[in-house]
Parts: sequence; structure tokens; C-alpha cells
Amino acid sequence: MKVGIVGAGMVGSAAGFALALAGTASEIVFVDQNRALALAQAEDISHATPFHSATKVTSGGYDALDGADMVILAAGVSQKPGETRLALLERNTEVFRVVVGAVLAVVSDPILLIASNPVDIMTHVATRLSGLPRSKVIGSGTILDTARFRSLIGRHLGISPQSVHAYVLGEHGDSEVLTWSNARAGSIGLSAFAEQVGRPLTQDLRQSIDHDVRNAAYRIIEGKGSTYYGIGGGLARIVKAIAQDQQAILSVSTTTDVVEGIENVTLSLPRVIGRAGVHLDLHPDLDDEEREGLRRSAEMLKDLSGKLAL
Ligand SMILES: NC(=O)C1=CN([C@@H]2O[C@H](COP(=O)(O)OP(=O)(O)OC[C@H]3O[C@@H](n4cnc5c(N)ncnc54)[C@H](O)[C@@H]3O)[C@@H](O)[C@H]2O)C=CC1
Ligand SMILES: CC(=O)C(=O)O
Repeated sequence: MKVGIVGAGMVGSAAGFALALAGTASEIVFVDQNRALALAQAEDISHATPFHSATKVTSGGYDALDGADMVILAAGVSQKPGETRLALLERNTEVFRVVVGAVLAVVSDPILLIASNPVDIMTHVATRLSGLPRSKVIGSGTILDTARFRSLIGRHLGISPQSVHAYVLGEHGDSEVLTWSNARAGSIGLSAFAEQVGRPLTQDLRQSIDHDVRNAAYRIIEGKGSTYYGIGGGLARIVKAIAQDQQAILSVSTTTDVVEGIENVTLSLPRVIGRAGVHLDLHPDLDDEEREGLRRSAEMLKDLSGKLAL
């Protein structure tokens, strides 16, 4: 599979690095308005591949995307310390007006994987600008928040995050919803497992995990300017599900017919991902508080997307 990455900054390069090491793609091509940066990232990453895989890593103009099956969009501005993701919307919409058309002029029917923030609304923007089916325009959404959630629960319970089945839904941002009510450790309900191992999930502990997941990006950006390894791993995970037609269930963002009564809204739910993109949306059972949180998140995203002239 040939994968294009438009935006060779921190996120694009971290995704390219993770993909190249895993050997998921046969070829990765970086494109950036800063061509020297794209070239340097490709060259640097290509020096790591001989240790791990045979992935060919190159760079070029948009014409170099010819033959790509998927294109990751990681171009645009990122948050400054204290800035919200939503504050990036106008600037990154302008970037996508250029980028989406330029990609589609070369690759007529790609899967687009959106990383730029605010990722749910940028996924809505890319869906509208590209005219591609919604199943083929996928935002990384809450894949990263879900990883953060599982990692903190796993650490508390003393088990692998891969054995924690718990999802963050809604916006990849301040209104996201951590769904505790259906979370499981292996095949056991989370609370029952926590009691069994003597590490109960008290209300204080839940609030602390909620705070840490919701504020992870702000904390990391304060400390080192931006976040990129986490999302790089998440983007590589989504590409793998598509490249290997895994039918994997991942929390990603696409435009969805109805979520908690809100129609045609772009946000994260668990979805089945395979070669054609999103194959199926899942609507998990939620408790009343989670449902109301998801409704509020959907309403906010729908209102903001509706204000854009696309
Ligand atoms: N979805 C997620 O979970 C995450 C999303 N992000 C988002 O990813 C985006 C990229 O972040 P970083 O890589 O840290 O930023 P960065 O500034 O390191 O890289 C952005 C790149 O986009 C390029 N670019 C800007 N306009 C362009 C255009 N018109 N055409 C081609 N290239 C263009 C720039 O030259 C730059 O190299 C941001 O919007 C950030 O908020 C960041 C972390 C996690
Ligand atoms: C920056 C961002 O969206 C994140 O790390 O969650």
C-alpha cells in the first residue's frame, strides 16, 4: 500500500516513522509546502527503515502522490500552550481548501485520514470539499483519547492497556465523553475486576483519570510544545487496519447519520475499519450521563460545522 502524508511536521513525521518501522506501507511519500522539510523527513526516516522494514520513504510535490491508496492530512497550524483545538478551525479550514483539492487532482479515489485539528470539524470539511463517500474520509478522532484512557486504567489495575476495552466518544477535544459504564477488563466489567484485584475505581480516581485524559494535550504542549508520538502511533494503527483489511474496531471520526438525535454530525464512535474505510458504526449502550454528554458534544460540533461556508 502506498501512503501519502501531506504535512511533514511533527505529527506527519511521527506517523511516517511509526508506519515505516512497522512496515505496513510499501511506500510513504511526504508532501509539504516546505519542500526542504518534506525531503529531510523522508531522508531521515528512510535511514531507520533498514533496521526494521523495506518501506520506501520519499518526498515530492503533489504529483508524487500518484497511485496512493491513502493520504494522511496533517497539514496546518497546531495549538500554542493554553490554546484550544477549536481555535485552529478557521486557519486550518483555509489550509484544507488548498490541500484537499490538490490531493484529489492527483488521486481520484483515496481514503483520506485526517489528523489536523480540530479533527472532527476538519473531517467534516474534508468530506464536503472532497465529495468522497463519508466512509472514506476518516478522522483520527478519539483514537488517541481512547489510548490515553486505556493506558491510565491499565496502569491503575495493573494490567495491559490492550486488555482494557474502554472508549472515549464524541469530540476529540474538551467535550469528549469517557464511557465508563460499558468498560471491561478482559471479559469482566471494569468495576468487578477492580474489586477483585483490590484496586477499586473510586469516584475520586475516576475524576482524576477523566481530568488527565481530557487535559493530556494541554499538559504535553505546555511541557514540549506539541504532541506527536501518541497520534503518530494512532494514525499508523488506523492505516494498518485498512491495509490489512482487519475489520478492527477503533474509535474514529466520520460523518454519522444520527447520534443522540443530532443528524449528520462528524464525531467519534467505535467503528469497524477495513480495506474500504469505515465498514460499520457501533452505537454502544451508555448510561444517562454519558448519553447526555455525547448529545452535548454532537450538538456543539454540529453547530460549529454548520457555520462554515464550504
Ligand atoms: N488528531 C490528533 O489527535 C492530533 C492532531 N494534531 C494536529 O495536527 C496538526 C499538525 O500538527 P504538527 O505536525 O505538530 O504541526 P507542525 O507545524 O509541526 O506541522 C504542520 C505542517 O503543515 C505544513 N503546512 C501548513 N500549511 C500547508 C499547506 N497549505 N500545504 C502543505 N503543507 C502545509 C507546514 O509546513 C508544517 O510542516 C495540527 O493541526 C495539530 O493540532 C496534533 C496532535 C494530535
Ligand atoms: C494535540 C492533540 O490534539 C492531542 O494531543 O490530543
